[in-house]
Amino acid sequence: MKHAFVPPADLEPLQRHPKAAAPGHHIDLHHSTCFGCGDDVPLGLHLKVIAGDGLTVSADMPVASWMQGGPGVIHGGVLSAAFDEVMGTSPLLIGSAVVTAHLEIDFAEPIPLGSTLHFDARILGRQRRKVYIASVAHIGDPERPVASAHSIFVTIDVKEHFAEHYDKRVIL
Ligand SMILES: CCCCC/C=C\C/C=C\C/C=C\C/C=C\CCCC(=O)SCCNC(=O)CCNC(=O)[C@H](O)C(C)(C)COP(=O)(O)OP(=O)(O)OC[C@H]1O[C@@H](n2cnc3c(N)ncnc32)[C@H](O)[C@@H]1OP(=O)(O)O
Repeated sequence: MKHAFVPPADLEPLQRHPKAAAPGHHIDLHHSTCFGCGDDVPLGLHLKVIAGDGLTVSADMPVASWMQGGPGVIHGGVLSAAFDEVMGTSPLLIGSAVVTAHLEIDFAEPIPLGSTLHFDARILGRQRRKVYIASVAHIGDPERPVASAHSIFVTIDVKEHFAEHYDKRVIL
């Protein structure tokens, strides 16, 4: 797949955290009203991100009719949000909480409503607080990706980062 993103050549390699979810297990450490993964959000993506081997994760997302952008195909913003969620969850494998600083998407093919998107994501490495992550999505043929993403997530102290906004959170 064509893409313009070039990760730094000197990324620090990372190790899986000893307490990370085991391969094949759901990574379930976010919150129930998150648009990307929450069970309690009526119109959310409801993504279940599964730990893979090493520094990898995966997820499946049925492309529902409410996700439509162009006629009969997924909206690019919905696809971007799904990549954000899948990639943003993966640093839990290294024991880090992160927020998205930079996210870029390459859209290779229209993705029809009714298909199921399969996402694979991989942590590439770290540079100070920046965690570089890449992801690819297909709809049945792993050799034929329909979209890919590259991102920089920045590690945060969760309590400190959300302190100012925490009281304004919406609980459904
Ligand atoms: C208490 C309630 C808790 C509830 C949550 C619970 C748990 C959370 C735990 C785990 C999460 C689990 C799952 C997550 C699932 C999905 C994730 C979705 C993620 C999102 O959807 S999240 C929303 C969108 N996201 C934001 O809302 C971020 C807004 N933003 C900021 O909050 C700041 O902007 C921040 C923190 C990014 C940086 O700010 P900062 O002051 O801390 O640090 P600083 O600026 O020094 O940057 C440090 C290094 O990042 C480089 N850098 C910065 N920005 C860059 C850019 N755009 N491009 C390239 N590099 C960039 C700098 O160049 C420097 O690099 P260098 O080391 O080379 O100097």
